[in-house]
Amino acid sequence: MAANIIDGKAFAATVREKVAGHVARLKEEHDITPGLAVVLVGEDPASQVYVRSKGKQTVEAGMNSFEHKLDADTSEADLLAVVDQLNKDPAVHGILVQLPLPGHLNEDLIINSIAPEKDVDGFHISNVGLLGTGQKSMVPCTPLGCLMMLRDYHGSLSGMDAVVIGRSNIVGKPMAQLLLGDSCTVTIAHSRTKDLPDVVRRADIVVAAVGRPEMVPGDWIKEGATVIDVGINRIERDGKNVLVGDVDFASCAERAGAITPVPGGVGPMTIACLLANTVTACCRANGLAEPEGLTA
Ligand SMILES: Nc1nc2c(c(=O)[nH]1)N[C@@H](CN(C=O)c1ccc(C(=O)N[C@@H](CCC(=O)O)C(=O)O)cc1)CN2
Repeated sequence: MAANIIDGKAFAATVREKVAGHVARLKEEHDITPGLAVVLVGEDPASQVYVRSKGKQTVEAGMNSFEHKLDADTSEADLLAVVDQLNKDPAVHGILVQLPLPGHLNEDLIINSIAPEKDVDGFHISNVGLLGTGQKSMVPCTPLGCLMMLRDYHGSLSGMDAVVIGRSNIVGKPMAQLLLGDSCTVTIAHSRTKDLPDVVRRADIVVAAVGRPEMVPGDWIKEGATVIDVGINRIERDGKNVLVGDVDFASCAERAGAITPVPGGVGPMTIACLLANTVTACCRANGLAEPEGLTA
């Protein structure tokens, strides 16, 4: 079987278009412009690229973008002061601290200092708890993007067997919660899982989020399964730097019914969902109806 390619880049463009439509309506009908503040500490090259893209796409959608670039040796107290100022700023509806942070900063402490209603990453402990108990929350962008693509491809996910490979707080665990919320039977697999190939072979949906280049070979995939590849790994191949996912695309595409590519799959959906979360946060802050189809 040659798999259908789930085009995340194209899908992300449709999400951004919807976001821009909602932003225009918020301006026209309520004189409100959603604002997103992104905080970058240090000079990690990949983070710089992502933060630039976030700012550009925020402005393109008609929203206000506030960028705070801090030195790599910024103290925890100074970073907390920046977050506190953004928490209090009524023009800022969404706050994101780009990860990873330099080693001397306590990520949990910083994330939990963001006002939960402005936590457009959905990483604050309150949002984690709300999502885990099926209540209205801010939903982490990468898993939300995966869910949107799966719903778009399958319609209902009810009763499907899903395996999430990886148990990170930012992808694996929230992804599992979202799939459970859509009535999948969910297994979270990880480095200690026994008989991982057999566990994966049972799945109708495989979400790979381990951060290990091309770890999942095609013969682990059930014929016709849907494969969502969250991995973004830079490796050297034939003397060139290339980007690969956590699954071996060529062999998995031979067995899967549908698969996301890397690049151009999950990655672009992450930023599109960040914009969607910012509009959602802005509507909630102003007591307005939430945009349909932009959240879980
Ligand atoms: N505070 C956060 N930090 C990080 C997050 C996050 O959601 N919140 N996620 C990642 C990085 N990230 C956004 O921040 C991100 C990663 C990848 C992409 C993307 O579009 N990737 C492209 C390839 C781009 C390339 O060539 O490098 C693709 O997959 O097609 C967007 C956003 C970690 N930090």
